[in-house]
Amino acid sequence: MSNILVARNINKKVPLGKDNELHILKNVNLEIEEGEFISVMGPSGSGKSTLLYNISSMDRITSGSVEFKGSEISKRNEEELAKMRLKNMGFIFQDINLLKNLSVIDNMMFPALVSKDADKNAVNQKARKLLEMTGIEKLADNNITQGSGGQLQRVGICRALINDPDIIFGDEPTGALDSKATEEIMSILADVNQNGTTVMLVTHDAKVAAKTERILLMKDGNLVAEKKLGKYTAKHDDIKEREESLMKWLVEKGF
Ligand SMILES: Nc1ncnc2c1ncn2[C@@H]1O[C@H](COP(=O)(O)OP(=O)(O)OP(=O)(O)O)[C@@H](O)[C@H]1O
Repeated sequence: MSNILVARNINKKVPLGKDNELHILKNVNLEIEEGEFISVMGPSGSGKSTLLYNISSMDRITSGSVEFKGSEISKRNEEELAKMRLKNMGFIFQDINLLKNLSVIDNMMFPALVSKDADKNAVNQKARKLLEMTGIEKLADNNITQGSGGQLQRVGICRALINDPDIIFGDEPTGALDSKATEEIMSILADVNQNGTTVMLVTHDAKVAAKTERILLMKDGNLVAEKKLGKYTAKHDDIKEREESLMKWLVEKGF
């Protein structure tokens, strides 16, 4: 397998006042293989979200390099980066950021219709297939305000998948959901990953991380350790063991 994303010695500094700066990411190195399912854990303020936004080009690194699909992206201009994100990357957030005056299906189709030559019928069919895959096809024409948190996050996942991205980045996508909805979202993400899409999540929830293949631990702007649990599939009945082994590891690592 080849790497889909390689970050080398990345640093992120933000100005603090006139003569000061905050050094958030400190010489971080990271390789993500195509098809991996990764999560990032670590204390609040350790830099997890900053890492996700900087490697996905939503934000700019201060120094270092980020290669995506074999080419350096950190020096590209905003327009090129926006195109790349739209075509190759999907994003899901804790706050789902759906447009309130649009229906479920129109929200989903939005990123696919940005391109001038998009075929609206084909996009509509694809959107309906994704809604079916995530079990919310009946909501297609409802107003977005009518869904529950779990249903809306499914819409968020469908929207992230509409352009067939190579990688999905999730910043606490289950952070606002109850445990049942969290399990359902994780099962959808596992299917998405099973179909070949790389997935990287930031999470505080060890139950979420236990369903991912590799867990990175971040502390004070550094990636300090990683734990490989291997692929999880719903057929496995070892989730308790995975959770226990992850918890033990987190305690050993002082988190
Ligand atoms: N643009 C910014 N300006 C100033 N400080 C920032 C900026 N972005 C992030 N920070 C600070 O950098 C640190 C890391 O933030 P980040 O959100 O990446 O942490 P995190 O590990 O994701 O935290 P949490 O788990 O609480 O979401 C925090 O102290 C945050 O306040």
